[in-house]
Amino acid sequence: MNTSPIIALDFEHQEAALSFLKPFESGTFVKVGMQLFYKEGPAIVYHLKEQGFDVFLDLKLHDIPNTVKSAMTSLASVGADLVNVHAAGGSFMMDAALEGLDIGTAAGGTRPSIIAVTQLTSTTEEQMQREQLIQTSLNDSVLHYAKLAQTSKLDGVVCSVLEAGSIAEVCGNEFLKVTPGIRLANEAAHDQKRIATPAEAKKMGSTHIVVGRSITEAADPLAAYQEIARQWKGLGK
Ligand SMILES: O=c1ccn([C@@H]2O[C@H](COP(=O)(O)O)[C@@H](O)[C@H]2O)c(=O)[nH]1
Repeated sequence: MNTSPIIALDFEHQEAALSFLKPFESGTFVKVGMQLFYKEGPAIVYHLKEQGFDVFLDLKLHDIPNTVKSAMTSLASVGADLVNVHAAGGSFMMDAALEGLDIGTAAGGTRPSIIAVTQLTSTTEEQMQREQLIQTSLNDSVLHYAKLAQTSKLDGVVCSVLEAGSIAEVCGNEFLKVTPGIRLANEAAHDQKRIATPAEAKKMGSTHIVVGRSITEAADPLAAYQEIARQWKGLGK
C-alpha cells in the first residue's frame, strides 16, 4: 500500500476538496471523512479515484455485526483503498465487517484494506479511565484492541504514534499502524491529545501518517505536505 502521508480532506464539499488538491500529484494518498462523505456520498470517492488519488474512507463504522456487515458489503464497491471500523464494536463486529467486505468485492477485484480505530488520538489516558471506565493504561487498551483486530484478521489499526512501537512488537511490522495526531514541532495541537511529529512517527513504527490541518490550513499546503513527507522519509528533524 502507498506509504506517503495521507492528507485528511476535511472540507465542506467536493469543490473545496478538488480545488485544494489541484497542485498535488496523482498518486497522493487522501482521506475522506464523515464531513465530506455525508455531504457528497460515494461520488466523492469515485471522483478522487478517477483523478488517480488513493483513498482512505474514514467512516469508523460501529454498530451491531449484522448492520456493519451489510454496510461493508455496500462500501466494498465504492472504490476506496482503505476503510475502517471502531475496535470497540468488538470481535464479532470486526469479523462481520471483513465478511461484508469480502461479499461486496467483485470477483477478481481487490478487497479494500480494513483497519480498526483503537483509542481516538483526541483521548487522554485520564479521560479513557474516567469516561470509558477502562482501568488499564491507555497503551494497554490500544494494544488490547490491536490484538483483537489482528485476531479478526483485519489489516491493522488506527492508533497514535505513541503506541505504534508496542503494537509492532506484538502484532508485527506488516500490521498497519495508521497514525493521525501528527503535528510539526511547535504547531497547535487543536483537539488532538496524543501528538507527534512526522519524524517521530517514522522512528516509532507508524506505517502511515494522517495529516489534516497542518497541511489544509497551511499558507502553502503543497510546501507543508512536502516538508512533512521529507521528515516522514527520515530526511529531517
Ligand atoms: O484517532 C483518530 C482517528 C481519526 N482521526 C482523523 O484524522 C484527521 C486528523 O486531522 P488533523 O487536522 O491533522 O488533526 C481527522 O480527519 C480525524 O477525523 C484522528 O484525528 N484521530
